[in-house]
Amino acid sequence: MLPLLTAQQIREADAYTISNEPVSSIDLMERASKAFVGWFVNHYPDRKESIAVYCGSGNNGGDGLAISRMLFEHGYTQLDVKIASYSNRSTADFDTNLARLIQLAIPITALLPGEDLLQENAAIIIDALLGTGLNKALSGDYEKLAKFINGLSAGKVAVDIPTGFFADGEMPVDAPVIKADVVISFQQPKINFLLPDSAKYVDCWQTVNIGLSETFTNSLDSPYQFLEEKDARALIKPRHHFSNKGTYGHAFIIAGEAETMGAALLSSSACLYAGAGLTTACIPQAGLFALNSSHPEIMAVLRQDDEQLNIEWDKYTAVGIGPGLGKKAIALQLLSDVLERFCNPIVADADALNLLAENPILLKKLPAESILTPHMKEFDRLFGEHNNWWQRMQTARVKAAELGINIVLKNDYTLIITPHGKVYFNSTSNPAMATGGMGDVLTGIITSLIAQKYQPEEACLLGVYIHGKAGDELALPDRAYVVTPTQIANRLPATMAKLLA
Ligand SMILES: NC(=O)C1=CN([C@@H]2O[C@H](COP(=O)(O)OP(=O)(O)OC[C@H]3O[C@@H](n4cnc5c(N)ncnc54)[C@H](OP(=O)(O)O)[C@@H]3O)[C@@H](O)[C@H]2O)[C@H](O)CC1
Ligand SMILES: [K+]
Repeated sequence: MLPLLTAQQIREADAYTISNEPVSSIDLMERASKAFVGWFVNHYPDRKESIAVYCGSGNNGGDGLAISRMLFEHGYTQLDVKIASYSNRSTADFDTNLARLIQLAIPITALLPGEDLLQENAAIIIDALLGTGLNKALSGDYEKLAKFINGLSAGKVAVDIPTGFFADGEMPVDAPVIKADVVISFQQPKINFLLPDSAKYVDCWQTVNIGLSETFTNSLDSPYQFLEEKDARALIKPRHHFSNKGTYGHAFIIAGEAETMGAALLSSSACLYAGAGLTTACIPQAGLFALNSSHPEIMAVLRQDDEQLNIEWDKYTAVGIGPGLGKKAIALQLLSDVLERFCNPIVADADALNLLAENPILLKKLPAESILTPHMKEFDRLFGEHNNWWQRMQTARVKAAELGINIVLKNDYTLIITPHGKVYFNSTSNPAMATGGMGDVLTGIITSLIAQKYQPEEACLLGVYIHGKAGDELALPDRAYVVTPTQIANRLPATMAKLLA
């Protein structure tokens, strides 16, 4: 896992790397700036491109000065450096890079407090004003400058973090932030890049490695971790000869009403394709033909609305409940039965979550390590409204620990929150997957993995990863505009096999 650090921890990592590598801070800045320029020259190769570099007087600004010098040395001829001289303080590394820059024939203009901002005609703006040293929302001259830059049609590339954007913690609503087309961030994404509140400020981000000490960053045991391919490869279990359907468990998917059989088919088929040895779907009588004609491999337990079901719970190694289930009495009865009679962790999604929200007493009956898979609205119905995602994430951590459960909070970078305080951000999935039914598929996958004896946390991590990875494999090569949940489910065997290759 890639540990995700707060701004404070990044400063600590800087200091540790400087003293232990060792490397001087000016050389670490040189390394960071060089990494940025390495990306920049590949994406903006035209040396005649007009570029304005806006620099603060801290180390983010120091980066900007070093970047300007390096671009000049790479043959960029239309450079223009603007220094926001709004503070009488500057860092030593900023001063060193300013002394180096003034040796070169690059125009340098000081932006003075209260001064009107001149016309800016550059095609590209490099934002090196403020970085992770931001300690409050922009105001005064900086706010004016940010709004001026946002009003320009130029392309905008932010150094490390868009000026005015908080690396972590609650973003003040409507904080003035320079909206970057791309952010080149040092070492790893900032935590807030991965939460939806960043969407209006950060179109896309890339990271460049600057060699911060991994010994140190790992030693921080950050609660926030980025789930990547190598982690999924470490989790997935190879299949061996002489294994049989019994080896891979028996999953029970309780889903669907007559008019929402699609959710039952999507969740149970995903369970099948993710490798459960046996899959049984608990569906309304009316859905049997649809099930048999689409997936003869999936067995059925049929529900009649007015009939008490006698389910042999011991037959099953995993239960997933909720997709398309509705909230009628029979659904609540089934949920109560599961909580009474099934001792292993369950997966609760969709209508099961809504029923839990309406009957919170049932939350305490969830078997340990059970998994809730809410999207934002389902989460807030369960645990209350939130003003922003940072707050929502902290509530999820508290509730997961309090209830001893895992919470899969679905989003672009789906969050997996464990009862032990960890928050894993998933690195796969893409906007082509924004289609109804994706949650049903995810429920089926996670239930399937639990049936196959993955630990609940592992099932969440691997399940969320392969769900998004299948979507990436389907969408990205041909830049498909949309991929469907059915395509995702069908893709799973190949996606999982590739992780073992
Ligand atoms: N390991 C790394 O990632 C490296 C990152 N580098 C770069 O360093 C910056 C962080 O630099 P830092 O000097 O800590 O801070 P900034 O440049 O972001 O900010 C400078 C000072 O600005 C003041 N400040 C803070 N908030 C505001 C605000 N809202 N309005 C005005 N001014 C503000 C604050 O000073 P005070 O005196 O006001 O407290 C900041 O200190 C990082 O982003 C990278 O770009 C290194 O180059 C290499 C390693
Ligand atoms: K910046």
